Amino acid sequence: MSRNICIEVSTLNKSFGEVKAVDGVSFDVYEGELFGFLGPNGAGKTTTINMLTGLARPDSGRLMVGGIDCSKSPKAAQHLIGVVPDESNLYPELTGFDNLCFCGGLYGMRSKARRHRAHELLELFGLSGAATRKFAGYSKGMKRRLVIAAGMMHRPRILFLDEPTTGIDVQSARHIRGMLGDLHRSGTTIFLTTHYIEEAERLCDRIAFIVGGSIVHVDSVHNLLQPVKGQEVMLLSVEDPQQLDLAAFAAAFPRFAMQLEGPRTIRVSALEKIAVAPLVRYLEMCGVEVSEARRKQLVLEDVFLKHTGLDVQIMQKETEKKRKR
Ligand SMILES: Nc1ncnc2c1ncn2[C@@H]1O[C@H](COP(=O)(O)OP(=O)(O)OP(=O)(O)O)[C@@H](O)[C@H]1O
Repeated sequence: MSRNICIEVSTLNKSFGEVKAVDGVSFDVYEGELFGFLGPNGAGKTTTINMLTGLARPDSGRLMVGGIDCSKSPKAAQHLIGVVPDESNLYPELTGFDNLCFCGGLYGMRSKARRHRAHELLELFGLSGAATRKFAGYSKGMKRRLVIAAGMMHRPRILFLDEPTTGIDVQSARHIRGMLGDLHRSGTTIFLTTHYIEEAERLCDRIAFIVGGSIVHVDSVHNLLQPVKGQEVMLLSVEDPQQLDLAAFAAAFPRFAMQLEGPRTIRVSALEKIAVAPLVRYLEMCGVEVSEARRKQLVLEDVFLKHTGLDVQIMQKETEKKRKR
């Protein structure tokens, strides 16, 4: 089945002085797709989104959005898209309702249509009760929900969201994810940057991994997960690792692969069910005490590590720290 391409990016480049923020990036996003853009801090995600949404100018490369060449007709392209930036772009002194109406006005919506849409979105985002309160007094999660609503005022065909769920309360994040799922099912094309790998796994059709300004891998979530499907992993925490002869341990269980994962953890992997008792017995016979045995479910996090060499937990902590500043 051939699918229509909605966003086309080819050999995109952008530098800031010596820093090559985006380095020859190419990818396509299909009509109606939820496309995830994943990478660590400083990978070039925001710079790419900024170029796609007309907030920054590429040094070179081609950008087509909804069949429109962004460098030739930036205004026409901007009418097709909604943008949810990583920082709030709304007015603190205006109420939630007035902020939405103001954004609708920027897209040329008439007063009645603006007001109707603003009420509809406030309801959808669970903010009706706060419609007449100033944006400045909203909680972080409420602010983020309103920023997303503002990006949707003119019912864009394509929605760009930069880290929409970072640094907010669990309930708001869940609300936003649910809303993105609904929007996706209704046919909107969504371009999402996130560092929450489970979020990407749950929501996205395809994912691009970007590191150091370059895309290192792009594929469907289904395909990305294939290599880890059916793989069993057991993590054994040991008390006295200096007693351990890993090569001898591996030789005793030739159908399993053994690896050290941290100073006190042995990772045992196999393409079959791993029985824990024989492993523990063997290690204890060698004088190595096992304090914990834990089955690990392999998920997209492991695939991300394989393609980028980056630990997801570290990446998430860094991003959350950055948001708090
Ligand atoms: N306006 C700017 N001036 C100078 N350097 C910039 C500017 N914007 C981005 N950079 C640099 O370009 C690189 C890519 O930054 P970008 O913000 O696109 O990354 P990111 O993947 O969005 O990171 P994060 O997850 O931290 O937001 C970084 O090295 C950053 O410091």
